Amino acid sequence: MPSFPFQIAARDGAARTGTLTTRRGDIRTPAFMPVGTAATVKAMMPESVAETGADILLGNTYHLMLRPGAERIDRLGGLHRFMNWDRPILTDSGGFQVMSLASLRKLTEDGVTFASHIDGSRHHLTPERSMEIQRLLGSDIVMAFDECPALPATDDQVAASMRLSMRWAQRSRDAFGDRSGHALFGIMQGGINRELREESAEALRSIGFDGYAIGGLAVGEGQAAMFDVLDYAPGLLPDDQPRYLMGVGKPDDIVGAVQRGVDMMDCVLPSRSGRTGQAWTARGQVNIKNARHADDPRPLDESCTCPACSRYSRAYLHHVFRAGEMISGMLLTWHNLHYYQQLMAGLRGAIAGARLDDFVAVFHAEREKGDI
Ligand SMILES: O=c1[nH]cnc2cc3nc(NCCN4CCOCC4)[nH]c3cc12
Ligand SMILES: [Zn+2]
Repeated sequence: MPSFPFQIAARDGAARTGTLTTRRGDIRTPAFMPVGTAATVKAMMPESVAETGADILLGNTYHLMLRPGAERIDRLGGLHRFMNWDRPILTDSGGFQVMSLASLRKLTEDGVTFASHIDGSRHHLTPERSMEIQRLLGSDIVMAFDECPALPATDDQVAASMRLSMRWAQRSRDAFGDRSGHALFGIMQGGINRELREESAEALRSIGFDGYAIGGLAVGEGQAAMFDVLDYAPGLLPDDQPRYLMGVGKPDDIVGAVQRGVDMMDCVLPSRSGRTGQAWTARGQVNIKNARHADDPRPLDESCTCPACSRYSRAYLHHVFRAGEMISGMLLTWHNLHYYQQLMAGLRGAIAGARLDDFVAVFHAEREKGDI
């Protein structure tokens, strides 16, 4: 019996919709995971995150190990209790954030040493320590410790990095042990090189995981190159297990990834852009700080039922952003997360109804209409 039964209910082309069952609740797929970096989805109460329809959220090992510390969270009852979120949590393994946030980094076969971006303190992260941190946090889905090569990178550099990540995947598997009720996902690497992606998938399958992530993308390669990889990479992974595309993305990235067989995604975009006044709607992006909204009594999105759209005008949202009021980020983050979850629900329904092509056609046609 797998740690986490994954039941695929329907398929439409390469796309699938189903349910990933965990001891903390079911995850409807395709699923979008809001990012709760420092034990909070910024500007949101956890109850509000749940109200947007999120079944699972993501926590960052890198940030939580630095502050408040994994042992401290463990002493306080684990991350779910600490942040008042009783549904599933997936934690990433820290390597990606070390390379993108920390300084004075040193990468060896054993792991990475780095200086904290918060206070400069020195830290050492290995597959074994990452597994221990994620266990202390109590996360339901643990990510293997990997290395995501920065672009631009030669094929040789990508190959060497991928093979290191595969050795780390084995060490992650060995250190994770047999923790029933908790899942360990492996992470495929290999850049945009098909042979390397095939080698990575083969290595991960022989180690054996509860789910498989596609890493090494959304690192600046662009949507076309990402879709080229997604045209074949999901199919290299076990068909009956979840496929998680890391760090993606804009709404049209998500639609294209789901069409190509991805089941789970995460991205800071809806929350981060919500705090800067960028709203995502069915008709595209609206920058609420633009002067044209100053006297507009209409809701941000007439078709949206979120609190921002059902209780406030564009003029109000414009005002509170211009005034730098806290409610501005709260309302637009709520709207964006609500919109993302509505998009996921629409995709799930379209796949279940064998009408994904129509859904995607309407999705793109709406965005062409403009006039938002
Ligand atoms: O190979 C990976 N391994 C482990 N974690 C990852 C996280 C990742 N996150 C992105 N992209 C995030 C792109 N964001 C888009 C929005 O603005 C911030 C960056 N790509 C990623 C790749 C990996
Ligand atoms: Zn809304």
